[in-house]
Amino acid sequence: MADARLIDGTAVARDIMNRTGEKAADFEKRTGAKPCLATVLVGEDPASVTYVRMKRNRCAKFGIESRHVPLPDTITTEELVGAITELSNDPSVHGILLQHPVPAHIDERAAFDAISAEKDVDGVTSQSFAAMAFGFDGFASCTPAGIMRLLDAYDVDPRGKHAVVIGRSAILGKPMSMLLLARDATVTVCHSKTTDLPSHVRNADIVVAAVGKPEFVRGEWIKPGAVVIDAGYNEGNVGDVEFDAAATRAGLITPVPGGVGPTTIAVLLEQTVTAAFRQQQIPAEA
Ligand SMILES: Nc1nc2c(c(=O)[nH]1)N[C@@H](CN(C=O)c1ccc(C(=O)N[C@@H](CCC(=O)O)C(=O)O)cc1)CN2
Repeated sequence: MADARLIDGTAVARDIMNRTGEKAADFEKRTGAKPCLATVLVGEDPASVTYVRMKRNRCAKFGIESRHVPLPDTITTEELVGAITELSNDPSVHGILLQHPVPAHIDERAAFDAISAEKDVDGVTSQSFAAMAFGFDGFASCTPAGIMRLLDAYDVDPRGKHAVVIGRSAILGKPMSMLLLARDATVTVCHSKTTDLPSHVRNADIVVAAVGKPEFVRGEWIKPGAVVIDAGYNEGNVGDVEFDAAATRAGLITPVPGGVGPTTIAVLLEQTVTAAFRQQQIPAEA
């Protein structure tokens, strides 16, 4: 089997961002204000600080205001819910991002669910998850939605394919399985208690690795010609897939960096601008 074709997430994200930048400029022309994303960061975890900085830099580049809300890691769940509720009630804020993970003593679900549905541009609330599962209108979780954009950009139609999602987190594995199911894939969700993971992966036409363990998915497990999506962000920009070995068997594969990451941020900004138009009740032009 020849080496896999690389999925260029940076190029897909650039297209999304260019269109989003035009829409943000249009919003500003019509309303006199930029679309605004509030970024809430609890504590100073270095990776989270970097991701929030990346998101804010991208906002600045494409005409979106970002309002940063740094909070100490001693904050209580009640105080965090209070701060997010304030942002939910502030008409000058169109989208809210709470950077994950929050410190262990905080009830992250309660904090996510304090984000009002119309400002949940990161797609993390229970309401957004239900909308995703039932196919109602709502904002999708950014990483899974970005992965669907990658599949579409490379003409990968999930219909009838066997997709194996490795990981069942609330912001990645679970919503990913919902989006693939909505596009008629047959979905298997694997996790830490799955017995014989390699046999599941060996049967997969599409593999989405979202485990958070460097090079956990071995290249030899990959079915020849499969589409391999690596959604892992591990220290040192290493993904969850053993890339070199997987690339000798896969048909298409995402690199780390330059695969899933850039589309995660592009979808976040796109949804922020969509939220701004909806809150002002202005129909956004295509
Ligand atoms: N509230 C959320 N928290 C987290 C999310 C999320 O979608 N919402 N996802 C991850 C981390 N993440 C965004 O927050 C993220 C990580 C990495 C990238 C990215 O573009 N990485 C680049 C490489 C970066 C570099 O050069 O250092 C790449 O892959 O090309 C984007 C977003 C956890 N938390």
